[in-house]
Amino acid sequence: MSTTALTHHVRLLAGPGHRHDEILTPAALDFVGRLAGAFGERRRELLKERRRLALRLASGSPLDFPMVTSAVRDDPTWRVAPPAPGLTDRRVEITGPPDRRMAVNALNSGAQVWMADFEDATAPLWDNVIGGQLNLLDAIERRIDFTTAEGKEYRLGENLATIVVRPRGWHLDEEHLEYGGRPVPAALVDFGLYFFHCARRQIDAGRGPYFYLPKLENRYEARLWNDVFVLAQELLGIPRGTIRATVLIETITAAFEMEEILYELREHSAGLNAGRWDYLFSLIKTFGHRTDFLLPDRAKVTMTAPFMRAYTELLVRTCHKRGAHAIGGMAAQVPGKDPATNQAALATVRLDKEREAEDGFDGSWVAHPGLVPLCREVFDGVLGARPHQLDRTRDDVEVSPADLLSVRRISGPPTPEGVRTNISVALRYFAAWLRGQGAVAVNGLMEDAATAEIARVQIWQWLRHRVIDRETVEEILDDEVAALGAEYPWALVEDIRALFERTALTGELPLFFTPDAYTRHLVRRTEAQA
Ligand SMILES: CC(=O)SCCNC(=O)CCNC(=O)[C@H](O)C(C)(C)COP(=O)(O)OP(=O)(O)OC[C@H]1O[C@@H](n2cnc3c(N)ncnc32)[C@H](O)[C@@H]1OP(=O)(O)O
Ligand SMILES: O=CC(=O)O
Ligand SMILES: [Mg+2]
Repeated sequence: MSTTALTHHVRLLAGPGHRHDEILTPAALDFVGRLAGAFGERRRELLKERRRLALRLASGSPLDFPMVTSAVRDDPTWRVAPPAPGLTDRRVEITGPPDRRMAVNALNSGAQVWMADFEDATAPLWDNVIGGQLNLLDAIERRIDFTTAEGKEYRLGENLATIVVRPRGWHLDEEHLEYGGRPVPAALVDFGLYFFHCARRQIDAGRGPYFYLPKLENRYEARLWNDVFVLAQELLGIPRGTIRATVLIETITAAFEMEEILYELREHSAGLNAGRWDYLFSLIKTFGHRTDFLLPDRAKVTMTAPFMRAYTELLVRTCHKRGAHAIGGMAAQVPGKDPATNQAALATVRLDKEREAEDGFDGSWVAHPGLVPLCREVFDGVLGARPHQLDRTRDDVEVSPADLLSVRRISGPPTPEGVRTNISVALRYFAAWLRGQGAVAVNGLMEDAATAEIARVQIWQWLRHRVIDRETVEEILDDEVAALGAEYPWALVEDIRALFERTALTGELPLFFTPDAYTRHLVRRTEAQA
């Protein structure tokens, strides 16, 4: 785009940062402004609709596969676009924030795909947002190599994972950019900046602009993304259908519209992913007021629970019926230093990947480079030389609304350890997030925004149904806060406690903890720069 055509003025409300000017060029900001101008209002309406539906469900409306779209589901003829270059074989996908060191490690990890994550694994400090974009650009330009002060070298190898970027969800704003007097939707910032700088470069390198789309709640949100893609391609003169996007099915309402979501995005779709952690969070959040949705300790809600199996089985069936990849989710165990714990963690992850591969998934996620060989070995065992198993149509799978919602079959009271673990994990994750780190290992488990959300909403749910009492929670909270006080400055610990109290101990459950924490703690606005 030529600079003479710049008309969509985006106000920059952040101070200068190292090399930020390479990303925040006038033309790139204008491009983001065009997207915000074209889609900002629709996104606001869709967020309002989320709240309306939540109220309807809370007041007893049933959740079912939509009647109005039965023609889409019953039409056997349509398929999604064929796999794009670099996305045919996706047996191992590593995920992580687009931090410079992790970018090099992930790209070299031997995984087929690197999911560069601005959502669950990133705390959206402005410098993380723009630094992440710079790291992606540098990686694609092969100028990301560096040596640490200790002399450790980070160099890109020859066989690199395909980059798939996960922008932030529709619910988040980017407060450092304003368009028309409002913050720009964070999703359009992450998508727009990456697309503007890297789409053409990726195509020239024989890949393409690829995305993971998080936290969608329904087909209208998928349609919005599709329209964003169509306009973005048109504005940059990139052929329509070049983008590919894999949608995370990680909300309970989206599970009822998997086929419709593929249909809306069919010319850009690269499949669906079973985002198990946000899915559980969504289930608790949506039905938290109902006693038949009371869940036991998080550790007891595994992927073999009948309602979780119904969800993953339906996902594989839906994808393969439409020629789309089905990608498995994240086992939380990460390798650690202790050999015995390590062995147990690897065994748990292996079982998880084996079940996914046998169920028909075409690949799966790992959170750590140490898990890449394991995941590859498991999927190699099932796929062999085939790049995927799209031909496994899973016609045997029949899933009803009751199967997806029959949570009661695994319910039971929380244990004292379960309560303490949730409080401790939420606090420890908040501590990391407020300091700009979006994923951490806590007790051998990967914790990110999605798992932290489960921790806080379970406390809220248990309190609401009086299966635990407020005094017990306050006592544990005091203990855990005191433990944090030994590790972190007291002012930070007070912020963490207050954040937990505002998001877990209130009558009205906040939909996400991130907007509150972001606005209060991560935003550093200055006067407009231009
Ligand atoms: C619910 C969901 O959405 S899942 C997807 C979102 N969540 C994620 O992506 C989490 C991804 N994983 C991670 O962020 C990390 O593995 C963590 C934070 C859990 C643990 O990280 P660490 O404490 O650094 O682990 P550890 O010390 O074992 O790391 C060893 C090396 O592996 C690297 N590494 C660890 N995980 C990753 C990763 N996911 N990608 C690339 N490199 C990684 C580390 O950078 C480190 O490299 P170095 O030796 O060059 O310094
Ligand atoms: O994004 C993945 C999830 O499990 O949540
Ligand atoms: Mg998620």
